[in-house]
Amino acid sequence: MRRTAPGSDPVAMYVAGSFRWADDTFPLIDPTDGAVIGAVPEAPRELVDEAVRAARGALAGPWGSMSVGDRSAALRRIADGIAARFGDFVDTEVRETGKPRALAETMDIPRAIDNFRAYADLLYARRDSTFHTVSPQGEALNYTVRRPLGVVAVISPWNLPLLLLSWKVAPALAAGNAVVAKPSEETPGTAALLAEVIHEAGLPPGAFNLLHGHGAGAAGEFLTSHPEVDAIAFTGESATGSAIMRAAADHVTPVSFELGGKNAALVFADADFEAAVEGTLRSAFTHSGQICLCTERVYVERPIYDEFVAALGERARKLAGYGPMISAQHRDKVLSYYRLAVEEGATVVAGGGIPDFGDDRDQGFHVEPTVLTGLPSTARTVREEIFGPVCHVAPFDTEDEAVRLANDSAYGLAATVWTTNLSRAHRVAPRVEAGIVWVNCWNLRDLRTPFGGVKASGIGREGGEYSLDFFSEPVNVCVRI
Ligand SMILES: O=C(O)C(=O)/C=C/C=C/O
Repeated sequence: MRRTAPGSDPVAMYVAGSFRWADDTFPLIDPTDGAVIGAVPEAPRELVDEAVRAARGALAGPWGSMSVGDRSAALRRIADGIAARFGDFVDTEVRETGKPRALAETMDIPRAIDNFRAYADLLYARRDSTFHTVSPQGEALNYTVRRPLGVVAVISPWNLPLLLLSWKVAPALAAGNAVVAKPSEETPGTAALLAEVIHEAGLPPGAFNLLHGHGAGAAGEFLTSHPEVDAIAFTGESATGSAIMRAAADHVTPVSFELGGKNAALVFADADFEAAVEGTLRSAFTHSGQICLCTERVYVERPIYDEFVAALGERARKLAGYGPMISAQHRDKVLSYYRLAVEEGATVVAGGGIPDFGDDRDQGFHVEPTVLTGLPSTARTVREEIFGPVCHVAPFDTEDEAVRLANDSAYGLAATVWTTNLSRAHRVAPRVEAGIVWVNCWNLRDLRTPFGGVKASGIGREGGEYSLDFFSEPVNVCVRI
């Protein structure tokens, strides 16, 4: 069985239990130095069709009749398989995203293992409801059983490739669905390693299928518009989400979307200053701002505004070892916003350009961590998602103004609130129009909690029972006694 070595061989696809390639390939680029590190197959439409048929076949076969206990055990074997090849997964994730190794070692790969283990547990512990009904129509027993949706399409992004692929694949498989996954064309490698792990874990052919390729007019679109796909789970840009939703409308296909964001941080004067500065440095610049949860808008209560801007700017200037943008195209997009910010009248407190490392990273796609001030809420720089290492800092005077500023956005995924006033924390957090509000922390995750955004940031929630609810259909059975 072919092993996908980190960043060297052509990256495999996986359909109906066997590894596949395609004649049509495109280059895989290392964003740290721009080097070509592999070839990625572009799945033709007929392979997409075969994968969907294989998934349907698995549901009619041993996968579809597998017990909860056996499915839970299978998820555990996948988690153990990832753990056993931890180094391969880290090497591949780092090589294809350019993210700091420490981030892949402490977040991306451990979370993928946790995702499969969490859903092995949640599946096994899942309760269903039963009601003993006494009514004028007679006495009955009402109970709920759950059926999988069927063939689930998973489209996952390039920023947290394995974390976000497994965040959908684990609950989809836990609920008994068969999966056809299409990761971002930028980062196929850890998905291919996952296919090897799933193959070794002995899941029946067709339970999990993996395709590579581009989105529009290619494998991604062929998959999400496929009439035999029963549900679509997608993480990525809001505009792509809209396009997928339009395609899904023709077959009324249910969708679960985790989309873009323009996340706000609210820093009150009574905050632990050091914690708020360090926390906002992390939430704005982790993975060079390429996480949907990252902060791009910071609002600081006026008494500490100047001191906060100076501290954040100084630490942003000192940031080292940060990774590149995922591609030259994304780097150019982020730089275009750096130019736009200045055109809109921003003051550049830190960064604003391209670092000069004096080594082969200068052939990569790095941009400087950037802190901006001086723009009105109407500025495009403050309203549009940039998805890079950049945040804009503005002052506020009252709690109500802080909430109004935070909510003045088309997005609503995550927010942070920094205050040592307990009453204020519990007053403000629920008023912020976001799916997740962190108080005196950021990206502290419990996989049982609801995860997702409001407004243009998404549809539905992932995590805990929320994912299992999306990936299954409850059936109420009413038996007259
Ligand atoms: O932490 C999670 O569960 C998650 O889904 C993170 C998403 C980040 C998107 O960029």
